[in-house]
Amino acid sequence: MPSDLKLDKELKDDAEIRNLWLESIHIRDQQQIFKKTNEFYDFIIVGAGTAGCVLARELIYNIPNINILVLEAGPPNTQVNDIMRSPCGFPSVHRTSETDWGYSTEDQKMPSIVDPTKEVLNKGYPYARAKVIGGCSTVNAMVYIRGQKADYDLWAAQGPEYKIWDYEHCLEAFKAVENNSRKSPDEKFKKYHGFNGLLNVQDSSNDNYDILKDIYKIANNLGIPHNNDFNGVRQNGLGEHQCTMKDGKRFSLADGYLTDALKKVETYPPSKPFEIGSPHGLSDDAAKFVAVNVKSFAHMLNIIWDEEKKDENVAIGVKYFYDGRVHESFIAPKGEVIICGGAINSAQILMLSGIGPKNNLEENNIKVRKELPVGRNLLEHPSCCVSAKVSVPNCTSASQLHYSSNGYELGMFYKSDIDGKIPSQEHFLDERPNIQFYANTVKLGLAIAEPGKNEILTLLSVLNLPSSVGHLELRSSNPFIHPKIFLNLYEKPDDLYNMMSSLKLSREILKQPPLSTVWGVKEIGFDTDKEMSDEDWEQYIRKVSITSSHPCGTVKMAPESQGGCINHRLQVYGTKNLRVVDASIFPTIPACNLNAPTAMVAWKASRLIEEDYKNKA
Ligand SMILES: Cc1cc2nc3c(=O)[nH]c(=O)nc-3n(C[C@H](O)[C@H](O)[C@H](O)COP(=O)(O)OP(=O)(O)OC[C@H]3O[C@@H](n4cnc5c(N)ncnc54)[C@H](O)[C@@H]3O)c2cc1C
Repeated sequence: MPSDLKLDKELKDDAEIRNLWLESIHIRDQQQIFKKTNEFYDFIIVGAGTAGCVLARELIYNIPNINILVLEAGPPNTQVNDIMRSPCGFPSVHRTSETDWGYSTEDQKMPSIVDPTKEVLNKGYPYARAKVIGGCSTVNAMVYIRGQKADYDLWAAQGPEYKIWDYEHCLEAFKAVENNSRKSPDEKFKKYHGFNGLLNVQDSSNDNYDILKDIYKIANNLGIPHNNDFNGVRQNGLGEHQCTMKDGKRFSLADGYLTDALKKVETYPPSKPFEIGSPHGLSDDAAKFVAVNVKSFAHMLNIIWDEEKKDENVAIGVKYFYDGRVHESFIAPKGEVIICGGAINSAQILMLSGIGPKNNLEENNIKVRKELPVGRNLLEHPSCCVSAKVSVPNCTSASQLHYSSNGYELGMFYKSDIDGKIPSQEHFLDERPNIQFYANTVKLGLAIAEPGKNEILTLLSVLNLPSSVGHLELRSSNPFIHPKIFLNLYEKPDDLYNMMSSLKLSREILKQPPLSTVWGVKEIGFDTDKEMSDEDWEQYIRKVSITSSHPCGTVKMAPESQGGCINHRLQVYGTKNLRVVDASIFPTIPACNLNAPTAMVAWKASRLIEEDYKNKA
């Protein structure tokens, strides 16, 4: 390799890598000058996030005599430090450049919902996506929620073959992944939970602030029922979220699944028709090797296709940037390339490999191999809050925050009013709630303006069943250049009015004693002398809203005629040996945080892949 291409092994700065790529490697790569390795694997998994970790472990323990390569663009999780492990460190960890892709959404002008003759602006903002072993499960808020029965029955309603995705089938997978440590669970709880999986889930070990306990009382007085299991019979009600933690510390899918996968040592039959390196230095005994080879700082660039079978789009390997140069690894005869890069990157990888919308590919000079609506169905949960100052000193200060508190313990699920009015008692009892409400002391929204100066209470509403749909598209054929992300939040009227309804309820809660009396709570950002018009609300919502960092749906699992990119077995249409397994495959967004459903999808995918592998001659 020419010395001018040599990168410092420790170099992790994306900008430098990107420049180097632009200046030299890209050109040489086009001329096919890159290092040839003779690495063959049964499965190449791209992305060691929530899905990639579960998949690697489940495949390696269920299919005998295989080897797997896992490529992860980010650092190893040995770099996961105490702050990332500590639940109370959550609000800062997803903003670090070391472990985040650094995406931003695009500014978007659109017609106002309230007065379509006017234009409104959705300002673009940073969009957290983890770049580290464990993916977003290493940086997320650890709330463990799975969604509602109706979410998955909707996936299954797409055709008879989609039956495998109905709630009953998904529940089996949720339980298989879960290791719930609730003390003395009753029979009802046992019916909905698993106790032998590798993902640790626990009740909060943290005692709530007194101010949050008073919110419980107020909500109860308003007629919101109590719920001690949001993943059980029904989701609606008020209670505490369970969290993906063990002994009060963050527990990622890498901790549970990848660690276990790396313990697997295979004995290879001598007849195995390909060479294999000894990735973890076990070469003393040539017949044995660690069966899962994980490479961190390994950025996949695109898929290698079999050029002899051009029309069939047969994936035979991947190209990736690692240790300062471009490498390629191939799959064995029955093997597969499985993309687990998350909802933004999986779509980008497919498009860079020639699979996606024709116009966007052609404008970036990428040869179209298969035209599919990749990136078109970008779904997200918008969230918005009402923040308030609290006049009792030190009642929410950091000194009181427990190490094991993620700040998101208290939760409430209810249905909002589609006309934008305060929800009534009927809404609180509705069994298809569309709002997930958190009360916490995290500084969000307008409260950010005065960090550290005030005691803050934040009432956060998340629109769990939004109608608006965004999309993403390539900005460049350069794999290191970020795609354009358009979220289209509140493009549809019902999203705006549902959010309005929930925020009105938040303001109502803040007016109730003892919040308004004992705690001296005063909301921020509202003119109390003036009635808010719908137009005022629209302005407020567009200004204060953030996302939940829950992108999904960009490589939709659906019939091709219905805008699908992959079939019910997660195979990419018009290709061979290629699947996508992560949050991008969700046809519709479930009413929950997305870590648990993504792990569930990966567990189910492992069974489908195993079946197909065993059926191949
Ligand atoms: C700040 C934040 C808070 C959240 N809070 C919660 C919560 O409380 N509860 C919850 O359930 N969910 C939460 N989520 C969402 C949830 O964690 C994610 O939806 C889920 O982890 C997605 O899993 P995934 O496998 O699809 O993708 P990811 O976990 O993002 O994994 C994708 C992996 O692929 C790697 N990758 C991508 N492209 C390449 C490439 N070209 N080459 C090599 N590797 C690549 C990435 O670096 C990443 O590690 C949160 C997410 C964020 C960001």
